[in-house]
Amino acid sequence: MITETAPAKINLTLHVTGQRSDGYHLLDSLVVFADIGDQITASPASGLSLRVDGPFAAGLEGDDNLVLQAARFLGPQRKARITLTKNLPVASGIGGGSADAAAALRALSRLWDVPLPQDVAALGADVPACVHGKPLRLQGIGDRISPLPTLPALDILLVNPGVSVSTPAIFKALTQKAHPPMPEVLPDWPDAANFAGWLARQRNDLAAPAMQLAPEIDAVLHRLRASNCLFAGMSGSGATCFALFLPDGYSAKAAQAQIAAETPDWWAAAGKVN
Ligand SMILES: C[C@@](CO)(OP(=O)(O)O)[C@H](O)COP(=O)(O)OP(=O)(O)OC[C@H]1O[C@@H](n2ccc(N)nc2=O)[C@H](O)[C@@H]1O
Ligand SMILES: Nc1ncnc2c1ncn2[C@@H]1O[C@H](COP(=O)(O)OP(=O)(O)O)[C@@H](O)[C@H]1O
Repeated sequence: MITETAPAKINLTLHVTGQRSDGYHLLDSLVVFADIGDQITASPASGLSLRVDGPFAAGLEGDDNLVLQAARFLGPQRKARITLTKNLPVASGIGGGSADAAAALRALSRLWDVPLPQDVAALGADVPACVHGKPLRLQGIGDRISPLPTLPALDILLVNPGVSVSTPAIFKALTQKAHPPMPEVLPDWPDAANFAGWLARQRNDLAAPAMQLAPEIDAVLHRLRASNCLFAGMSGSGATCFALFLPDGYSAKAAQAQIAAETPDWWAAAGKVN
């Protein structure tokens, strides 16, 4: 049996710089991954099947699950028994489905001994980034990936107010489509505090429309900013927000425990930035 993790994707910045004639938006985003995620297992079988368990499994066992789409994309007609343990909230701006698709591609390429395809964008705009799986700058509609040098070490806390947010609805609600990109050459951040200070001068252009559709996001950001984090923002199209902490292995977990006690309806998970 082969096991692969599907780490949460976090957009530390998300600049929407334009819109193509097919409606897809041009992005400029700094993306990292966390050691918080879903898990995929794959083993030999006489058919192709998917079982989903875990806290956010509800409603995901359909044929349109991105894991099954990835399996058919990699090996039409091939067979495997796949399980997905769904720990990440669904439709929450941390690319859970895309991360699952990327983990399924990795697991099945090992099981079936076939190479990973070069171009996986047909599975979703975030899938190329999730296949890369390390800090990156994402441009185009998500298809242009530039690896980033090692970032300062950071701990991270992810918090979702229990509201699912539709990515297409947020893009649709975005009124101004052309915002400035990040600087062409990104700085060489010497430490976590300097990196956090730089992030505070960047943007997530989807935050305003997301907050209009899901006002709970504002409460999450306020709560995170009241912790001793270095920086807090919203990931992707929301509603999950992140807070970055010094990598002491303690502060992010302490904030998570406090938030879980105060607002048990919110999902909160602490870990490291990978
Ligand atoms: C916004 C981002 C930022 O990383 O993340 P999430 O909030 O989904 O996590 C991604 O671009 C989401 O990627 P992904 O969720 O794979 O998107 P897709 O399934 O390909 O597209 C869903 C819908 O989002 C819109 N879309 C997506 C990507 C893009 N560059 N422009 C768009 O306009 C389109 O309306 C599209 O039909
Ligand atoms: N394995 C999967 N995990 C989560 N969502 C999935 C999966 N497969 C298909 N989906 C569908 O994809 C949509 C987007 O989910 P998700 O990838 O979690 O969003 P986001 O990228 O905003 O975090 C959901 O509405 C869900 O129905």
